[in-house]
Amino acid sequence: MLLSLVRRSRCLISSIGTFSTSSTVKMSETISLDQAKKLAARAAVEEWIIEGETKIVGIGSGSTIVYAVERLAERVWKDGELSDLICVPTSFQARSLILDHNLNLGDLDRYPILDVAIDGADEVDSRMVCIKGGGGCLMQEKIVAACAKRFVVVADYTKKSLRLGEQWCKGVPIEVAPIAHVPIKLKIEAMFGGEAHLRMAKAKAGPIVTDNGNFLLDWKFVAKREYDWDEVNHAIKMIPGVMETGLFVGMAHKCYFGMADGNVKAQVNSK
Ligand SMILES: O=C(CO)[C@H](O)[C@H](O)COP(=O)(O)O
Repeated sequence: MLLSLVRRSRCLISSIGTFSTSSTVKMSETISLDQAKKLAARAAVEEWIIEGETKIVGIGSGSTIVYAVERLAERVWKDGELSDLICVPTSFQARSLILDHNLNLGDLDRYPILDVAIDGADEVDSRMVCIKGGGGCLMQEKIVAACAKRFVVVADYTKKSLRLGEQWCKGVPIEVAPIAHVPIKLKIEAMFGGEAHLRMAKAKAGPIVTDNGNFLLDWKFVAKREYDWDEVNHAIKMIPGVMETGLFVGMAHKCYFGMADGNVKAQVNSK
């Protein structure tokens, strides 16, 4: 009941920009969201990073993955485990996290096959299709995930949905070549409806530039429409100038959700 109220208010709050009486909900949400992220991240590290077995791990981007890296560092520096573990980053942020925690930094040139990649998500639906790229790192995240034997997602309870768009109202991020952002926007809107907006920077004039020197479109799809996400993902990728989409279809093997009640709920893709 409370969870669905929080869910509904999140979309309402973001769609009505001036609606600010939600501060009570937001304050209590922030505290428990951080705890929920931490629970999920630590659960994934315990299950997937095995002393003497796991050699190479992909490190995702965002706020939840910070807790996973902290736990990895604890295991290396306090528990004396995993001294040979190689961490492959998915972004500038992930690279900095690895270095700041004195973990072994790797790359795909030397380590093209990873045991597991752990990453956050913006939304995960009942079939474990994920929207990623809220933090703008989707391209490297997808490359690293695709190089891993297992892709594991860590998230708080607000990311868990039955259908995409139920929770995450900012659309599907799409990384594009700067010269093509207008034609790509128009093509996506004509093919699948909705609206695609160029993501603007907050502390810089003009658009956000990704770690790869590209722009981002946030495609606000029609939430009520039934999409075949695999088909949508493939069709958008075929538009010249599209580098990558934030749709991760059939990639996640297991998702850990830190829940509001302090439990961790896991969702597994049996395929
Ligand atoms: O895809 C991502 C960045 O591009 C992040 O993994 C995603 O936005 C989730 O972030 P957070 O853990 O902060 O909720």
